[in-house]
Amino acid sequence: MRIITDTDRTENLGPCAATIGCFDGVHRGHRYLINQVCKVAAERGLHSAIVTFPVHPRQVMQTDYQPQLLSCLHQKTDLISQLDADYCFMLPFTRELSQLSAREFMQVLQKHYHIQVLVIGYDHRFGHNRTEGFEDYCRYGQELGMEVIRAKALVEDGVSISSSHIRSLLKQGAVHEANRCLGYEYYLDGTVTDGYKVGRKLGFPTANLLPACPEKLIPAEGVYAVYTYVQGIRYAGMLNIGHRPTVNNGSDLSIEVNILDFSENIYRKQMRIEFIAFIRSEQRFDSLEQLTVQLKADREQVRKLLQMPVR
Ligand SMILES: Cc1cc2nc3c(=O)[nH]c(=O)nc-3n(C[C@H](O)[C@H](O)[C@H](O)COP(=O)(O)O)c2cc1C
Ligand SMILES: Nc1ncnc2c1ncn2[C@@H]1O[C@H](COP(=O)(O)OP(=O)(O)O)[C@@H](O)[C@H]1O
Repeated sequence: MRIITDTDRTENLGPCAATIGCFDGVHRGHRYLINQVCKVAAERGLHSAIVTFPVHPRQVMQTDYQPQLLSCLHQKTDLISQLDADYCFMLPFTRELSQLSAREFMQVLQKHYHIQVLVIGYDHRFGHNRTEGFEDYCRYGQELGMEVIRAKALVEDGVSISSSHIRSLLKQGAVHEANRCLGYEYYLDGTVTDGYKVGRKLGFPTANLLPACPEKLIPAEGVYAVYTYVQGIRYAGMLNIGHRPTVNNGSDLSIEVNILDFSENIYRKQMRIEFIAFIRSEQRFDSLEQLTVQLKADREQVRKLLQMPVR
């Protein structure tokens, strides 16, 4: 896989079969589509390619748009680079590009990126205002000498796997189902920051996460079984996303993990949190003692869920 950006030359690249999309999250539906592209490319003796954008098109069109992404750019690039396709074209989504009609955009793909076959996602639309549809793309393809194919969707339990479906699962806390659609565990990366130093007094110190990518979707508030990666080592953990109503620490949303069987100082260290299962909603307890009783029960549940020996 070669990642090709706008500063790379494209004249010497071979002809391709390609698909276009945002590929946010690079989930199993995306991989199913890209496998279809690779198959079509192999049948026709072409290279296989993905055309995507480093910035979500809606962020360009609507400057106040607050995306809730499944993957930030370097995560998306990382996930894409593990795929089988030969090239990934990262096209800067500029205002000028957004003004192109579907036909004009197809011409750009043909001229600059040598795309001879376009495999279009089952519901994908492109071009100014996205007013046209698959039949129009086929007609332009005939006029331009470009083959246009509609890809099949990956459907499970009657639902097509899509980024918006996964976002809605994460917003409901359904991380297990979201992970099944993603094909990997949803994660947040960030730095460990200071909290209010209450955790250690309860016997449950918590590492507070400051997310590295503010645009990345934070799953629903509540308590989760997670894996935590610190300096390349994986630990089991229990994570709370919420407002800590028992200690009443203001309105800030906190993302904090108690790492099981761990006692190091990790302030300012990088940490990755991988979501495994939702345990319960955040609650307001009448006392810190009651919260501590609940935290002990949560810890036992995490041990069971992550199949760890009971201590
Ligand atoms: C697994 C877990 C579950 C938690 N559940 C709740 C809860 O239900 N209600 C609540 O008020 N705080 C909850 N908390 C937050 C604690 O109140 C918090 O860890 C404590 O305030 C320590 O904060 P500090 O890191 O700022 O010292 C939970 C924390 C963890 C790690
Ligand atoms: N088991 C653990 N899980 C999480 N953090 C731990 C653990 N043991 C020690 N720590 C350290 O303690 C800090 C958390 O202590 P805590 O009293 O909750 O303070 P804070 O309010 O600053 O988060 C973490 O940031 C980390 O450096």
